[in-house]
Amino acid sequence: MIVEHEHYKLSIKRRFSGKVEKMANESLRFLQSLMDALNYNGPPSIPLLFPLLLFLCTLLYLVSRKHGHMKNLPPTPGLSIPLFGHLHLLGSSPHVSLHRLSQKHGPLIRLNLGLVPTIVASSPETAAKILKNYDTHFCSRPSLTPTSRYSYGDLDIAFSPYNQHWMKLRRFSNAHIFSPSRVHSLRAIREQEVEAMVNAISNKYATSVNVSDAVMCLFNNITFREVFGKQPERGDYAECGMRSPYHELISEVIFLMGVFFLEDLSPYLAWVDVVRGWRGKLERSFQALDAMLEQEIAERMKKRERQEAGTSEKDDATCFLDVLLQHISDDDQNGKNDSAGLQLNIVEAKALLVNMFIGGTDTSASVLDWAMTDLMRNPEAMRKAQEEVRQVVGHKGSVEETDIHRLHYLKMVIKETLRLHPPAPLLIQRECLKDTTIDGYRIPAKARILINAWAIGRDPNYWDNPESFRPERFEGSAISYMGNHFQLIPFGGGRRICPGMGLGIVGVELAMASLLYSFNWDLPPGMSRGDVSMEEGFGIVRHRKVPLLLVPGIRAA
Ligand code: HEM
Repeated sequence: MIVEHEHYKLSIKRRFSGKVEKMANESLRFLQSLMDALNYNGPPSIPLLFPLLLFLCTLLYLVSRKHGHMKNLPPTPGLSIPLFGHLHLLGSSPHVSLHRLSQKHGPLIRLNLGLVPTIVASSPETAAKILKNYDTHFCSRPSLTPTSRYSYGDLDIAFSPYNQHWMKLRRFSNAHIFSPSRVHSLRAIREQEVEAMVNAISNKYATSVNVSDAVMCLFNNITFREVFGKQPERGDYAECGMRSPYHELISEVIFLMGVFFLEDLSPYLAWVDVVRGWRGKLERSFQALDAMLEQEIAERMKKRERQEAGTSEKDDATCFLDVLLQHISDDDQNGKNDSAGLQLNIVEAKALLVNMFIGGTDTSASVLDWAMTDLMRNPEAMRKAQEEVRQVVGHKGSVEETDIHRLHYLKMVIKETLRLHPPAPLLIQRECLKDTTIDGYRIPAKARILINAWAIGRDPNYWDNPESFRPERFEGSAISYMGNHFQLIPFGGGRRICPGMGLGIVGVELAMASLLYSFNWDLPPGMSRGDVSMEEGFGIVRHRKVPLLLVPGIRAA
């Protein structure tokens, strides 16, 4: 293959010079490294297609330039490699790389990710234009391979394009799933699960606990109970409790959702996903998820029949699945209407259940994990937060949700964590619906839109000393993450803003208050606070790269 590349490089040299030659060389180096990285050993004819495609794309690029299709587009950094575009600039932490690029090229930049034109907004002002001024132009989502599969063909809320179907589901879930009264009705589940976690950690007194695993396990269990109304098969919270088959499955789904399928960047590269095995993995995990949902739905329907016949006890709270079952019909035409005339079919209901799992687990666990990390590195903030929660809760023995509204400092700690570590640093991709001009730049219809919430939370025009963890910055400040202050948008904004914000935050607040109330936390022996790693792992939700290990000491009564 190297010989073929050398030969091709020579022929390119004869035809072009200067910039184009440099582009070709870069492309070849990139292709070579890609093939090496993929350990490609498929049919030899396939790599031969590359030079041809490379040539065609270069030609296309030159022609479109000549015809002025690229006029007034936002600035573009560096070299766009045919077929791959600027993918090589993203690195393993795209939000960090894009932040650096925006510092050099401005708050609105244009990249080609594969063949897909992508606009990245990195300032509160540009985010406000996209999420508020032109919300109706930017409120759609692109259809991507993994999210489309897990959402039964974009039939959910999170990954559906902007259309009547999305409006129906969003109205339905606002009324029946995310309403304050529904969130409140699930309070007992959250309190019981948090108590179970605290008890498990108490048993590990004075030995290291994997806090990252414990909180992931917590939100997995809470979500499972909220969704299906029953306990999941579980392990011990403090002993890597995530390892039930259900936890494994959800972790795999969330992981695969974060994988870049090359097919979504360039249709010519769809075969690479097959060769890498991602296609097969995606299909197997989707089938397993679907089988689990089918089984839980069938089981719950039988239980409901028994309850209606009076042969089974009624549950304390209505789970999300119950709510959906009340509005499902097998027959699309005759679905049961709610008071607002909304109805669902079974596939839409399954797609919504997947949204609950994906939205409810990783995001909340990531916030709590990073909050604990930051507090361990900032003992003064830890002291203040602990003092507050112990003073408010007193000798009751455990935190209740009714205590939370009095925990002002804890709420500021969570805000500061969301500023520095938004779980989805680039939010969820949007798609532009029609040509729009922002700051004099043309954003073409169909372009994908990334909003860098991570960079925005560090904008020095809005935040003093942005890299430092200082919850006090919110003292007396009206800035909230509810979508009206564009310098703090961990939940996004506009009509696609996260509908699960209230549900997610109340769980994080309760769990964090309980961890601070019940334990005096220490670092493992020999470790200093400067040693606590701040490295991020890979994925659609950014967790810590290495788990947070801490030693719980029982607080003095
Ligand atoms: C701390 C917790 C959470 C964070 C930080 C978070 C963050 C986000 C973000 C950034 C978006 C994209 C918004 C945009 O495009 O502007 C989103 C959308 C969404 N989230 Fe959350 N989320 C959290 C909790 C939850 C929970 C608990 C659920 C459900 C149980 C949930 C369900 C959803 C859904 C369904 C969408 C799609 C909305 C749409 O496209 O219309 N989220 N979330």
